[in-house]
Amino acid sequence: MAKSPAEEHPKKAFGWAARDTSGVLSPFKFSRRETGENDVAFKVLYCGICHSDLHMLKNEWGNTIYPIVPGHEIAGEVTEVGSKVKNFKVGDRVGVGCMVGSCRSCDSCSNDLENYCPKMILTYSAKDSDGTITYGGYSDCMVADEHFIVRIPDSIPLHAGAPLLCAGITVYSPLRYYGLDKPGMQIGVVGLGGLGHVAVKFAKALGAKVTVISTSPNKKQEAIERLGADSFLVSRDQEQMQAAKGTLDGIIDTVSASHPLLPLLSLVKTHGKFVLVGAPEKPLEVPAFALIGGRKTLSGSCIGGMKETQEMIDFAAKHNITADVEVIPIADVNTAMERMIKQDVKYRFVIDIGNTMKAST
Ligand SMILES: NC(=O)c1ccc[n+]([C@@H]2O[C@H](COP(=O)([O-])OP(=O)(O)OC[C@H]3O[C@@H](n4cnc5c(N)ncnc54)[C@H](O)[C@@H]3O)[C@@H](O)[C@H]2O)c1
Ligand SMILES: [Zn+2]
Ligand SMILES: [Zn+2]
Repeated sequence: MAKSPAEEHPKKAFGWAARDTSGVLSPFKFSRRETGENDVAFKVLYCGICHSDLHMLKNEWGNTIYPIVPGHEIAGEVTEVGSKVKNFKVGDRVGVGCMVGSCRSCDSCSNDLENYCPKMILTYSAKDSDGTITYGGYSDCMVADEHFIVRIPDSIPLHAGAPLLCAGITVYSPLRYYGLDKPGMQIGVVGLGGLGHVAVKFAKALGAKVTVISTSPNKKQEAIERLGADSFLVSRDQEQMQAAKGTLDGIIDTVSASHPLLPLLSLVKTHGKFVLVGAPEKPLEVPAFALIGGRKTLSGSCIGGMKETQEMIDFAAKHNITADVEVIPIADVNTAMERMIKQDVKYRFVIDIGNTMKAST
């Protein structure tokens, strides 16, 4: 008979898991593997709540394995390293993002794009190389091969740096890859949530003029005064949208639900690029004429490779970029999920794992 999650491995671990599509999280005992020769083990101190955690908790993408311990914006302090680990030592400030493994030999892996490896292993709710199920960062400890460990620079506080491990790299990578990183470019960011607000910060640091595109004017003042955006468009305001037609070199679309692409594509210049990073449960409608006229590119992007993730976080340190976070105790995690559904978060919930995740809670 298969062993229970609490008995599979030698190390006791404790987290919060959902058991079914209600997505409701509650305390969960499981186990983690012994620190292998190439592994880094760390005490989790903070974990961001990504909207992907919510999609996965409710099995909206159809691939969730229950029980699921979510969390892939994981930051903490190294407690043990394997004998062959070269780059980390006990006490180092580290993080793990969305993946904990890949084949390390395919074309993607050879080009530092482990995120596109067909055998990439997600940090949670995926089958690990030993056949067990991976569990994420809503838990007290973590272990992963050092290749998938990110060093968090000293100037970045762990609670505000944790969201960079998913939200940060997910927006940084397409800005770079699609050449939307040239000073003076006009960049649009659709959806001002966890991903969107860091997209504004990275695009600004790269020298762009940034326009936030949002369904309501609620976040206008903050977007401009606090996040540094240059302008703000309300997508429901026909007049504003008409006036901004054909003005943007590129758009990063972070919206988590289905939404019309036509008005957004019309904001892009001839030869402009529209990059989807948001991952709505239902397919989006693609209006062909909005792409044909103007030879526009509609594309996607999925997190980033390990080398680029380290580059992103070092860039963030240099430019003082962190996430704007609301730190919560683990006991409030289900309320936080409800609030995320209502779009009531500025701009990322981060769970204080170190102080509030206790086996007795
Ligand atoms: N491509 C990737 O690698 C990657 C990585 C991380 C997250 N994601 C996905 O990106 C999306 C955003 O993640 P997040 O953590 O920033 O979420 P979030 O909840 O913090 O932000 C989502 C934003 O979308 C807006 N929004 C929601 N429904 C909308 C609608 N119907 N019309 C217009 N705007 C709407 C919200 O107001 C909010 O600003 C999610 O789908 C997530 O799964 C993708
Ligand atoms: Zn994420
Ligand atoms: Zn590979």
